[in-house]
Amino acid sequence: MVTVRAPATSANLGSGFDVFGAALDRPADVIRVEKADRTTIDVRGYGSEFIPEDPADNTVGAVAEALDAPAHIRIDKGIRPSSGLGSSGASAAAAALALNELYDRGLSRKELVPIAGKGEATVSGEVHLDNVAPALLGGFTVATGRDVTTVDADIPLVACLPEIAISTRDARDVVPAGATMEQLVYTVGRAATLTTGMCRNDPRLVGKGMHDRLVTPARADLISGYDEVREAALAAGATGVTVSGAGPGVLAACYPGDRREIAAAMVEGFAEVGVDSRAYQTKIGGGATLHRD
Ligand SMILES: Nc1ncnc2c1ncn2[C@@H]1O[C@H](COP(=O)(O)OP(=O)(O)O)[C@@H](O)[C@H]1O
Ligand SMILES: N[C@@H](CCOP(=O)(O)O)C(=O)O
Repeated sequence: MVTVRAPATSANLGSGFDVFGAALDRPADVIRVEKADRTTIDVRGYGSEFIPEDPADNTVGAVAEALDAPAHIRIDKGIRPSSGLGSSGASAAAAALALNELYDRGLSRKELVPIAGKGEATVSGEVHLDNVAPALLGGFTVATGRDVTTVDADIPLVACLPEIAISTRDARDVVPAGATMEQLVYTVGRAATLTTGMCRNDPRLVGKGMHDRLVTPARADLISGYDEVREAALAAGATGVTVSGAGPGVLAACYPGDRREIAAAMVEGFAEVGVDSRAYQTKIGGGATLHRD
């Protein structure tokens, strides 16, 4: 048996739609795999009632097929599905790493990124590597096509998860079809600022780099209370706030000592509009970890 713990991830980070991603040190999924003649899936834990066990409909089923690695796969969900914390991506990444080890396929973690991405695409409808890349490699990742660059950044974060469900597939439908030159220049500037902040471990620059006028506004409209939560987080000391992944999670960058106050402020912000939520006081963390019994 092989066991893998794969972290939640926050993709896009505002200015890096479909390119930027960051592994979080909590929460996480745990996957256990054993060789079998055909793939079967058993899902337990957070939101498991909303996750199919048919290999044709679960991200891990596509990964097992891509690796020609039939197995009994048990998924213990610690990351709520449809959250904006890369739940489907974490399972796909964990399955790729676990099955690669179980069948001695010998692929590197970077080589497993597109395979995990193919698994995630079964639910999001399109390949995007900004969840599976940080889930496998850890840190802050820049995924462009098949090339992935990583930065081992140490940035405190707060991820606030409202009791709202938004599927990535639906949230991709509201992404604008194009951009003006002014929007392009603004986005490039913020993306460069965020990347510099990650390289310098500077929460202020990372926060400034989270601003986005292209995709985030369209997605924020899907999240009841987003404006209230953003303002509350900034007032409590956040250096930047954006939609986590495709939402509804909301991500704040900050300094270490401000996480508790920011988390409370974000939960209160959602409560003001009658939405329950939970906040994870977290930070950028490592990639998936593997144990072979
Ligand atoms: N192993 C899995 N883990 C989580 N969600 C899964 C998995 N397999 C399939 N899904 C489906 O994917 C959807 C959640 O993925 P997505 O919409 O991309 O949001 P997120 O990745 O933030 O959870 C749900 O509809 C869920 O049923
Ligand atoms: N770039 C993707 C990221 C989806 O992240 P998730 O955590 O919501 O699955 C998108 O924005 O569609």
